[in-house]
Amino acid sequence: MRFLQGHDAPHDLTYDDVFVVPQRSDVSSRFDVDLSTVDGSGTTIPIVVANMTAVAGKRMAETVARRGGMVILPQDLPTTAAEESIAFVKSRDLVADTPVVLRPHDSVSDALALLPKRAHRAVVVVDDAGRPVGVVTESGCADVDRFARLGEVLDPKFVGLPADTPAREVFEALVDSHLGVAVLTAPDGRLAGLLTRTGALRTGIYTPAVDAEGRLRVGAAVGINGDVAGKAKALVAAGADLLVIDTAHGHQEKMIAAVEQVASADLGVVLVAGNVVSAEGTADLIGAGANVVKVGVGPGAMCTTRMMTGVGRPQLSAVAECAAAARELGGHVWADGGVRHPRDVALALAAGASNVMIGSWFAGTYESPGDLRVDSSGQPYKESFGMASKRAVAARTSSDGAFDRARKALFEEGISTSRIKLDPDRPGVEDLIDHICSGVRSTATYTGSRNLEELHRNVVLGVQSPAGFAEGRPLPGGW
Ligand SMILES: NC(=O)C1=CN([C@@H]2O[C@H](COP(=O)(O)OP(=O)(O)OC[C@H]3O[C@@H](n4cnc5c(N)ncnc54)[C@H](OP(=O)(O)O)[C@@H]3O)[C@@H](O)[C@H]2O)C=CC1
Ligand SMILES: Nc1nc2c(ncn2[C@@H]2O[C@H](COP(=O)(O)O)[C@@H](O)[C@H]2O)c(=O)[nH]1
Ligand SMILES: [K+]
Repeated sequence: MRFLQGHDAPHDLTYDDVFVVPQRSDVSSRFDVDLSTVDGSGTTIPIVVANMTAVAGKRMAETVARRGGMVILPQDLPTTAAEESIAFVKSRDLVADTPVVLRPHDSVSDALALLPKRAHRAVVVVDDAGRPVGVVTESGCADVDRFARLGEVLDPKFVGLPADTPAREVFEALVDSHLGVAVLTAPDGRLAGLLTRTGALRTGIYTPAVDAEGRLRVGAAVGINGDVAGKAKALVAAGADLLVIDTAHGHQEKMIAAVEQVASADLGVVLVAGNVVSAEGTADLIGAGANVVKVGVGPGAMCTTRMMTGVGRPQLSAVAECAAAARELGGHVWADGGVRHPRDVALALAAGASNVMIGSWFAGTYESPGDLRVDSSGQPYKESFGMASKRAVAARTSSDGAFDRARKALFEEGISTSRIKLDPDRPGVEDLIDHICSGVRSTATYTGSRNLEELHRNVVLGVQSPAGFAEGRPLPGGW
């Protein structure tokens, strides 16, 4: 990445401050762009989901890994819960989505409670032997009593196909039948999974992020307090493919010691550590044994650090400086926080990040762990909160004594409640992934880049005024 002549800013920059200059390109299709990363994380698209309790659960992990990204399970998850989540992700199919399953004697209200948990928004009703007997959708529940049994409301005319049916055939069968989901079955007739039309389409576009045994990948975070190496070992033993050692101020002695301990345990997984925003911080963490350094202090949507402390750094400059330092040492960086548009992901990659971490944006999806709520205007939303908020600190310190809990609650650097709306056009995390990847693929072709390394090398940036940024915004309502 370089700046247009005369565009070197005298101050640090963030994503909104810059634009990408288009260049002569010989990349003729956006599908010719390879979005896989070279940082050892195994992602085939450069998207990592932040280790935030309101964002990163097992449904998110399964869904994102199937499209080639990776979820980092939060450090506040008890080790046994993390082990269960990892086992769940590892047992998921690489193509079919996990169905929501109920029995004929379950009620309509049971189905309505579970429908928003998955973007496919269907419940499969199975018999005693686990064979599908019908599908229930929201429209099927519209005018019926909530206590009615699913056996009475299910639609028995569903598209049922063997689990090994090629995705294109599944797509065509759904188009022919005008139905949204195909029910996939194992050779013994038992339910094996679900595939939507877009799911079938995505199967041909994305490559799942898988481990050496061909199972979906998932990462896990640890903090810097307590037995860090012990927890790291337990998570890797449970199957975590990557570890993130995460704290607000990553450039501190306790962090460096934690990274050294985990690195010396030689667990055989990529080690990510952060957060920092300087070349010195990056070099110290790589020196301690980190393979990847997580960059970003204060850009996060739930984060109040800059307002509380004045500490932080505009994210584009932070990523560019840390990425340059990491490259000199054979390491990598992840850009963490502040991503609100596909362009932000493209710019972080241009600045040299090997993956981009997204939290709050993905909180507003069916796959995030919280319950779907509807506000007074009928808008669906999910609740999110920061990991340094009073709410998160209270949960993290619940086993401490009252005095210690009160002491820790004094330091609050995050929002405790925020409503993240579901985008009506992109309510599922895969819709957002499609949106981001299409933007990044397009940035690559505009700059003549076939992969992320070329994107980083080729991008020429200019610095723009707030009016320049505003000009780029669409105006769906006119002006
Ligand atoms: N990227 C960002 O901008 C930020 C991210 N976060 C996220 O919040 C979560 C919780 O992180 P964290 O608050 O570090 O909690 P941790 O539980 O990881 O503990 C942090 C440890 O570092 C010590 N510490 C010293 N100085 C600081 C400081 N300025 N800020 C925070 N801790 C400090 C704390 O001691 P003591 O409590 O005694 O001071 C404590 O022992 C993480 O997921 C982190 O990524 C939080 C803030 C900023
Ligand atoms: N200062 C704080 N930073 C936080 C908190 N919770 C999370 N984070 C950071 O934000 C990113 C995600 O950014 P987003 O814009 O995509 O939401 C996350 O990875 C953390 O680094 C917090 O309470 N305070
Ligand atoms: K912020």
